[in-house]
Amino acid sequence: MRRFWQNVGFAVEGLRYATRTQRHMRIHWIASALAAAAGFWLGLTGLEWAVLALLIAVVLAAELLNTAVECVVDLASPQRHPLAKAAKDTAAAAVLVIAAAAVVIGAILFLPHLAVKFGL
Ligand SMILES: Nc1ncnc2c1ncn2[C@@H]1O[C@H](COP(=O)(O)OP(=O)(O)OP(=O)(O)O)[C@@H](O)[C@H]1O
Repeated sequence: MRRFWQNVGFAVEGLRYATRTQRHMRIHWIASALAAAAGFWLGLTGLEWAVLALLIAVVLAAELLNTAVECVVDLASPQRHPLAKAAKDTAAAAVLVIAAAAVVIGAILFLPHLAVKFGL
């Protein structure tokens, strides 16, 4: 059990490292907080909250993995190399794909509630 909590501690250190060093990670946190606030304001259903929570977790996890790839690439290839570029750019593309999907799914979740709220 001590080992479990030790590993949770290491994971929290990773979360803090990514939040401290990655501007995009901080943007994802702010966007997640705004989406959650909008969810409370609009009164999302249980299933909609489940979808929103999953979206937030997937976007944050993708940015964490992107940060891990950047760290490993910088460690393994301090000099410029086409494969280092490919690794960083591909990892960044993964975040972009997931963030774009999150925006589309977020719109599907929120737009009907906004329409009701504003009587459209
Ligand atoms: N070792 C490298 N070899 C070749 N190209 C690189 C290398 N490191 C970075 N690049 C290229 O430069 C871009 C910017 O890299 P940089 O390290 O400045 O930022 P990042 O690590 O991608 O992300 P951020 O600055 O947001 O933390 C990368 O996406 C990649 O295209």
